[in-house]
Amino acid sequence: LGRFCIETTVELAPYVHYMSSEYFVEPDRFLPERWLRDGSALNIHPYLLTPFGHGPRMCAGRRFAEQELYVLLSKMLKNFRLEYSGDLDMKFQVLMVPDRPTSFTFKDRL
Ligand code: HEM
Repeated sequence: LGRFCIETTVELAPYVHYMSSEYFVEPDRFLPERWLRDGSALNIHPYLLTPFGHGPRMCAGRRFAEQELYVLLSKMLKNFRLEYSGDLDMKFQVLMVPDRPTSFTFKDRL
């Protein structure tokens, strides 16, 4: 670590990379298709997105957490239309979180 002493805490701030046009095309736009794995996605370096860490100490629950998320999201979107009205921004609290209380409406899908 160069000139840092051994007790130095080093934190990565992935948000800096996520919002950088050096790594992402139009980083401030909501473009979920940028993550498609069918070959159409933009060329994103595989180590730019490591929410579960990497290497021997990476998250032991990664696959479990991903499965839970897939099941939850698919059931939610299958059964409900989600609506949100109002302004929303983000603030930094170790993670990026909504800057105010959120209130979503779940409408039954027909
Ligand atoms: C979206 C959900 C989750 C995220 C984003 C997440 C993220 C992380 C991250 C960043 C680490 C540190 C990795 C490192 O030091 O390089 C970690 C460690 C760990 N996570 Fe998760 N995690 C999630 C869910 C879970 C779940 C559901 C479990 C258990 C069922 C779990 C169990 C663990 C364990 C045991 C470690 C410590 C691994 C070690 O130090 O050897 N995590 N997680």
